[in-house]
Amino acid sequence: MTSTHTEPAILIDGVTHRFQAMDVLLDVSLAIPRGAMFGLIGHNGAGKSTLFRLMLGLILPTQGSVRVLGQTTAAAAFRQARRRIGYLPENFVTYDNLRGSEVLRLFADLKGVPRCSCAALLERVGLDKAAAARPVHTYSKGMRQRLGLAQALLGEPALLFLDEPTNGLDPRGIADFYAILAAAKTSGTTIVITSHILAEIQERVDDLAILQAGRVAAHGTLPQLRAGVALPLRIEATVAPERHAAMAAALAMLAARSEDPLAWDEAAGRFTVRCPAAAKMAVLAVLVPLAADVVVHESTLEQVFLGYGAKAGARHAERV
Ligand SMILES: Nc1ncnc2c1ncn2[C@@H]1O[C@H](COP(=O)(O)OP(=O)(O)OP(=O)(O)O)[C@@H](O)[C@H]1O
Repeated sequence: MTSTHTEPAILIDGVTHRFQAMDVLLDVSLAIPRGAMFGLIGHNGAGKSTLFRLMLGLILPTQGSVRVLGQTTAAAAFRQARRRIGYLPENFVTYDNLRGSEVLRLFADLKGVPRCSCAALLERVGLDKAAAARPVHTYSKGMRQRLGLAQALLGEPALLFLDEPTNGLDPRGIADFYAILAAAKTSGTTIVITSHILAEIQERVDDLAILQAGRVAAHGTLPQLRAGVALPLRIEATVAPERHAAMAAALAMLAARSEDPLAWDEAAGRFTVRCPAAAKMAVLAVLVPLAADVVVHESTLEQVFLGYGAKAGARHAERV
């Protein structure tokens, strides 16, 4: 059954997936809005690739439903919707003896996309004419990934799935990769990406889901995920020597009247304060008048991810 264009790009409802009596995904529900860059993160074996395969319609859920671009993946007609989807698998394997340009033309034929779009696409991913004319077995890891991205972008897909696409790329390659994705997003493409390099995706995705042992442990924007684990903030203030005593006294006074736990230390003219996020403004009000500089360090996605892991561990310990 198809539906209106107001439906999210992807709607996963109560999905459980079982491989040989093992529940690999358990009651997963997610909505991914059209035009979003969505990050799916989780430990090894959490079920990310399985969820990708379900969203691509390559496998069907044991229970629940997956709707993509307004259509259930279980419908025969989903084969048509697949033409509007690009996919870069975790390990992009192709015919190494063919030239880059030949590989892309082959994928264009398979996808029913005109071959004439290939040259511009190779340029767009940073493979120039000389590179495109070389056999793929002479390519670096970065060039292979660029070719993989080019095949995923064939036909200007409405939806792009990228499974750990920047593994093994150097910083320049990673920046180029995300610049191409940002351009695709600007033209309306919905992007779903997995990565173990959390620092890399934390500034780039709109929304995230954390998968843990097949379940959605958390889902939302990075600030929403941060709120769910309540990690302390770290605030650093550079303070001139003649103001050290005043700063220490002001912090002691704040700690005495605050209900929030507040800890600080001082070394080489720098005060480091640790406090709950809710106390941020009260701490800044004390630091700013006395400091030469103040830097607020929000918890990183990696710390948030590990925080949810610790929460799950604590729940598990409570049950046993
Ligand atoms: N075809 C299959 N048959 C049996 N078990 C499978 C199959 N595919 C995946 N699994 C199992 O499902 C679980 C989830 O695997 P999946 O590849 O989805 O995890 P992942 O989150 O993508 O892991 P990684 O980060 O290591 O790529 C693992 O325990 C895996 O062994």
